[in-house]
Parts: sequence; C-alpha cells; structure tokens
Amino acid sequence: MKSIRIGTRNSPLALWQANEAARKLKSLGIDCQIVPVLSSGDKNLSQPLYSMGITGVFTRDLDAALLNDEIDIAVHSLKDVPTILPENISLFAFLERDFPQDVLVRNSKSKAKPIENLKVATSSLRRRAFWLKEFPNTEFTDIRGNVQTRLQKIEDGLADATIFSLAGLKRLALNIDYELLPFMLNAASQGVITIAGRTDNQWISSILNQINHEETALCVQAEREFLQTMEGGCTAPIGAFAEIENGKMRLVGRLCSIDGKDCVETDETTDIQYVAGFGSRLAQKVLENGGKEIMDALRKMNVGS
Ligand SMILES: NCc1[nH]cc(CCC(=O)O)c1CC(=O)O
Repeated sequence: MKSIRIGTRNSPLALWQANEAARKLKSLGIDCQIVPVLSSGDKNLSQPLYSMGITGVFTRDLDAALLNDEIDIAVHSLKDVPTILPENISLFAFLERDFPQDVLVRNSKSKAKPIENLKVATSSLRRRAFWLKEFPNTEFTDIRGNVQTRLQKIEDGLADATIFSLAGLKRLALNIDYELLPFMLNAASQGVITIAGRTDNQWISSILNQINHEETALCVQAEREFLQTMEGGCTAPIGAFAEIENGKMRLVGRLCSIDGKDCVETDETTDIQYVAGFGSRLAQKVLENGGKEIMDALRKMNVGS
C-alpha cells in the first residue's frame, strides 16, 4: 500500500502534532512520511487561494497543498481551523483531547506579584476580555511568535506574564511553571488535533475514520457550532467547552465585550443523542440574552473580520 504524505507547518508544535498523527497511523500498520509545507508565496497554483474558498491564515497553505495533491492529509490545531471549510476539504479525524485549559506563565521576576497587578502579554481578544472580567484594571501588551519566542520576550521584560494553551506547552515538553486559570474559558476546540483530507479521497477517509476519537469529535462539533452561530465571520471574545459524562454532554459557552464588562454565559446539558444542533441552540440563546448587542458593538469596532 502506498505511504501517506502528512502535510504540516514547520513550527515545533506543528511538527509534534504531525508526528502524533504519524504514530497513530503507524499503530494501524500504515506507512507515512512527514512533509513540511512551505508558505503560499512559494507555491504554483492554477487558481488563486481566495477563488478556492481558502481563508484561515494558519491552514491555507496546507489546504492548497492538499488540493494540489502534494500531500494526502494535513494535521492542524483545530482551534486554528475556520468553521467554514474550503470546497473539497473535510476534517476526517479528531484526536483525543488532553488539555483544553489556558495557563499563566510568569517571568522569573514576577513570581510573587499579586495576580491582579500583573502586566499580561497576549494578543488574544478572548484571553484579554475574560481576564478583564476578573481583573478589570489589568494592563496588556501584544505578543506574537511561537512558544519559545514568547517565553524569551517576557523574560526580557516585555510583560510580567503571558497566557498559553496548556496542550501546546505539554506537547513541547517544556519544563516550566504554570498556573491554571479557573476563571478562563478555553477557545472552541482548544487542545484538539484534527486531520484534514480531500473530501473525495475515500482511501484516506476510511483510514482516518479508524483513528477518530468519537467523544472528542462530538464535543468539538458542539463547540464549533456554538462559535459559528455566534460569530458569523467576526472574531470575538468567545469561549466554548463541551464534555461528555455518563452519556450526557455539557456545553459551557461565553461571549464578552472587549473590556470584559458585559458577558453572557450559557451552561446546559443534553443527552448525546440530541447533540446535533445543541451548540447553535445555545449560541442562539446567548444572542437573545444580550449577546446580539455585544456582537453588534464588536462589528462596529471592526474587530477581526
Ligand atoms: N493560535 C495559536 C495556537 N493554536 C493552537 C495552539 C496550541 C494547541 C491548542 O491549543 O490546541 C496555540 C498556542 C496557544 O494558544 O497558546
């Protein structure tokens, strides 16, 4: 049987995730190889990306490589995958979620500072708004780059602390101190690795089906439904977390204004046989209970979109 070409971005986190997918495939006796994919500037496509319906900044190069038949599958952090996929791209597998949480990492000088006095480096609207809900007087600064770069930047004094996805930290096996933040709510799909393929590729679809984690798939379906119904194409401070226990799914969703002053939250449980539509139903409730005004204000500020 032919070997599966696994496309991935080139960062240490992306490569770890691609290797995790490779380990799963190898355990089925399937041969595979990792193919780091260059950025879109380097590619020769017959059609421009936008005409192929490709949007996500983190995923578009891999979408293009899939459609160009340079790779057979693409491994992504699901959190970075837009809720609307390009034509002929499908998410065929979701790996079991390990850590959905956000965590705080301080630089060595700020270990003893009261949490409400920390200057925090994060460019995430969600992390800023949810943090402000708890600690309204916090000062923030933007930060970009991979995990190692960000750690260096706070150590160099850019800010006292920064916020990471725990899943990302664990995958990189960095031995650093972190604090869980129980007042934060994760982004939809945080901590979940997904594997995409071409929708018309049955060979790949049937293989990936064997490594799909059913419960995780159901949870992220609800979280992404919630996100999609809330946003309608605009980037907003939205969190969503679903979990399954004893045949029931609990979904917690939250929308906040940019300053964290206005938040609408929902928290409901349903039997898993009724999961289809659950996420959008809860999002609809949030919109009807003050969420619509928050979203309108966000759109006026031109956030995201
Ligand atoms: N947008 C960045 C991003 N996308 C996925 C991860 C980590 C893995 C995950 O949370 O699924 C991160 C880093 C972070 O948020 O700290």
